[in-house]
Amino acid sequence: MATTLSEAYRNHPLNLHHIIPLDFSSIRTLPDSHAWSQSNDSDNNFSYNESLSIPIIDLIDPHAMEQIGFACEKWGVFQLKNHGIPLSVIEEVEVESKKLFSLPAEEKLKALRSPGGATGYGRARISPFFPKFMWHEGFTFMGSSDDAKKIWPKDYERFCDAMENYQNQMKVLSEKLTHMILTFLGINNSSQENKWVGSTNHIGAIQLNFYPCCPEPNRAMGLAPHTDTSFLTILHQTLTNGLQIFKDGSGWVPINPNPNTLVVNIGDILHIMSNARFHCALHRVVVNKTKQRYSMAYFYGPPIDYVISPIVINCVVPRFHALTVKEYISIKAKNLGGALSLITTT
Ligand SMILES: C=C1C[C@]23C[C@@]1(O)CC[C@H]2[C@@]12CCC[C@@](C)(C(=O)O1)[C@H]2[C@@H]3C(=O)O
Ligand SMILES: O=C(O)CCC(=O)C(=O)O
Ligand SMILES: [Fe+2]
Repeated sequence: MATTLSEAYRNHPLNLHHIIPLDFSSIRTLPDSHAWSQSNDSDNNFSYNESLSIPIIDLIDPHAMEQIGFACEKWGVFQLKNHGIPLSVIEEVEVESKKLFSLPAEEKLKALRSPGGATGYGRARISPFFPKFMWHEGFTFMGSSDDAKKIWPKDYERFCDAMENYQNQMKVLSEKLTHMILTFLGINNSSQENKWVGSTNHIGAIQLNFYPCCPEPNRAMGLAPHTDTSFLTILHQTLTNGLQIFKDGSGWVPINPNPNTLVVNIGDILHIMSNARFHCALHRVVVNKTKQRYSMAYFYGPPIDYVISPIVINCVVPRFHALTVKEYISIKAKNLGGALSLITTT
């Protein structure tokens, strides 16, 4: 890959040396540094209603493409079954992730992400936009064994093999979904918008997330509200609830784990390319008093020098200015949720 994600982050260093408390498991009362002023308790009284359930789509259904397209328009997120990822690949990455996060803090900090870097252990990139810390630890993997070697100099292979297998499987699934989505949007497989799909010149990153048990979950935040920057994100979550997406008029809607089902959500890049026809779902994670939670996200998208522009036909007015992935990452690094409105044409 000639141009990498690290290159895009280099100009937006992030001070990571604030993972407080360093050992979540020993904390009995919520430290002020992690106490969010607004309790998320009141948002949690969501009452189930059929029209507010996130669609579950069967990838081998002959109508899967239309169902995916409609889910992207209405929700920006869907659950996927019969996705073809072997259970053993998912289980391995879960085992290795649990092994990583259960290490003492000083071991994990050996792989602390550097301020301008893209991979390694640390807090979420969105952290500086919020006044309080999140009840969360993360680890980003992008194909290299360097970070794992810092933690396990002689014994890194099992971890890296699990990540690589997961990444390879997720890439294939992402390509399949991308072809379906672009076809739904009326783009043919050989057109310019499709060139990066299936090539080695793409961005593919794994983010391992860990949400320890929290003494006061209603005053804490696992992962603050955000949209993903990706074209699409595929997420495996363990069996603890916590993920929620924001739906106008309804508030925070849970996406509770379903066995053998992955969560797919639309990121900013596809939102722009679809000329805002597809929703990019604002989502967050709430934490739990007695259950730990893990999730493994795969972010997929075009390379950083790719020009993102709305795909419009006939006289439809593009709602966003064209810009490279790198330029968008740079705008988002400074403005987070305000990034999309800064590139609108009106
Ligand atoms: C490819 C990526 C997407 C991500 C930034 C990253 O380089 C790796 C971490 C990803 C993550 C995970 C938690 C939420 C998020 C907004 C963040 O702070 O780090 C996403 C980033 C993103 O979508 O921009
Ligand atoms: O943990 C989750 O369920 C969501 C994680 C997430 O939103 C992310 O990694 O971007
Ligand atoms: Fe996310």
